[in-house]
Amino acid sequence: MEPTTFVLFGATGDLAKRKIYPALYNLFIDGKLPEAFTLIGLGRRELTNETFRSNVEQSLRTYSRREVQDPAGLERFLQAFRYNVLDVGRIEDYLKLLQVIEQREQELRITKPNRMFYLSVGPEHFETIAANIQASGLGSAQKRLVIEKPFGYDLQSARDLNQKLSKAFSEEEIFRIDHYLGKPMVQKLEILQQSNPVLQALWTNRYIANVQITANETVGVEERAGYYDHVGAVRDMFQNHMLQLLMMLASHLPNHSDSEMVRFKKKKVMEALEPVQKQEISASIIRGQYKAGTIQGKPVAGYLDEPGIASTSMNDTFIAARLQIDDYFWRGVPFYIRTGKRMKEKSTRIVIEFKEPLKETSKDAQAQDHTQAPNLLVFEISPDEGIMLQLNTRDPKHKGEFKPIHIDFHESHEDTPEAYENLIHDALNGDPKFFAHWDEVELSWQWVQPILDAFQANTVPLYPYEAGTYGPAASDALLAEDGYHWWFDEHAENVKVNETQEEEGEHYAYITNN
Ligand SMILES: NC(=O)C1=CN([C@@H]2O[C@H](COP(=O)(O)OP(=O)(O)OC[C@H]3O[C@@H](n4cnc5c(N)ncnc54)[C@H](OP(=O)(O)O)[C@@H]3O)[C@@H](O)[C@H]2O)C=CC1
Ligand SMILES: O=C1O[C@H](COP(=O)(O)O)[C@@H](O)[C@H](O)[C@H]1O
Repeated sequence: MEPTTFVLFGATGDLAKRKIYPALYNLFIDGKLPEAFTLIGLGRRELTNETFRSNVEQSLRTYSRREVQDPAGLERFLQAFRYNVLDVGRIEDYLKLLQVIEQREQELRITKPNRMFYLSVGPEHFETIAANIQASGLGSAQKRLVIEKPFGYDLQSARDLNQKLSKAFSEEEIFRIDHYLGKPMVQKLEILQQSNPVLQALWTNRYIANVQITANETVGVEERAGYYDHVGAVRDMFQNHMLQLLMMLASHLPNHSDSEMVRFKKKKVMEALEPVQKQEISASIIRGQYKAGTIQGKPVAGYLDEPGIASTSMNDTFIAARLQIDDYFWRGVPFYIRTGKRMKEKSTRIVIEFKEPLKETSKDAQAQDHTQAPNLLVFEISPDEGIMLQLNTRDPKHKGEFKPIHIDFHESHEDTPEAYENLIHDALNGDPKFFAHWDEVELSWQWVQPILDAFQANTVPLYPYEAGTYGPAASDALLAEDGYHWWFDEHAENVKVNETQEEEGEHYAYITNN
């Protein structure tokens, strides 16, 4: 791997502490960092190198998925870390930084400097930093820019930001992080489809009835009122993570697709997404806001009573949507997407519900047996990772009725890399496959913009929902209108089927989902 100087803006911040340092440490343990690697942490706080390293060590001990056990290894890792004071608006700080970096590159005898600028700071600083990197000469080497979300606040601001960044960095040099693209199961979607003809063959409206993409969280607004009350679930999760999941799932990838092909296919999906018409928004978009309730036996406050939230806030903490992709493969298949805070459980999953040809075509009474369950293919993304296939067979104990069986695959958590490990590793290698290309970002904002406008104008109802539930009833009604229901919600029909099975002493981890 190329020698790299990792220049971290926001080195004293929360994201660096919780995600970036542990990810780098795990890459180091796995031998996935370049031989010649230096991290230069930046912030306004005055820290010595020693204090900085001690803070990094503390973060590893608190947040790393692996225990820190080898003192010599830890020491070697920390020796790569240095700290510099820098205020993003002060050009003289960048000039000093350039000297420090050049000196380090000379020490390591690096003839072809390679600098990775990671912006783990608020988005209000992105433009200034990019401009100062260019003006100071820091950017006159091979370079990459890794940029955290949010990328814009709406379509226009995202375009403005992109235009400003592109004065200092080319599209090939910009790595926009969407950490859902770093989740191991999301990364596997591509390879599962490409290398399994059985899935490739089924990936069409001929066999698929609907697709459900869920990202439910139990946490509320936490300490982020200032940010969250401004953006809501639609900007925080839907415009980026949820639409990226949709793109990853719906792309038809030829074998051996490279990053260019993946991005091309994702863009095609976004281009084929039917625009949601202003007058139809209420029919296909449900927004909600949590009220007080109980989660895992503990009472929790309603959104309007959270610290920092105005009692009149109309912000969305839940969104569900019905989307249609108007192309040869997906025409007529509804994609249901939902995400919310203070839901009953933490779960991110994609459920593919297959059509039921037996039920649709056969007059045979047994084939019409209501105990027949649709075939499902489930990708569990987090917190558990796995794939489940639901098939039907006959149960000789119950007069040959249909009986769903489940084929499960689970990945052990301990050996699974965190999203940030995957993404930082890819960025170090210059592999853009699992980063959001500008075309996708722009198309996502474009699709979401009428919804933002409708929320702003309050032309869409804001449904309250009790914390600790699966969101407002309107979200269930969205699917019920089409004859479907959300799979794996406890109140859903499938759980009743499962209860019967459990009485018989059988255990289906994915179906009970408790
Ligand atoms: N925290 C998280 O879980 C996630 C965060 N993000 C995004 O990552 C970015 C960072 O978030 P987070 O770490 O939580 O934020 P924090 O507020 O915890 O940290 C902000 C960092 O920016 C630095 N900073 C602020 N102002 C300046 C300045 N004028 N000059 C130089 N440095 C400055 C601070 O250093 P100092 O005070 O020393 O100057 C600090 O290191 C944001 O864009 C956020 O949206 C994205 C996903 C998740
Ligand atoms: O980007 C964000 O994601 C988290 C949820 O991430 P997950 O990996 O835990 O599913 C969300 O809590 C946060 O509000 C949002 O900014």
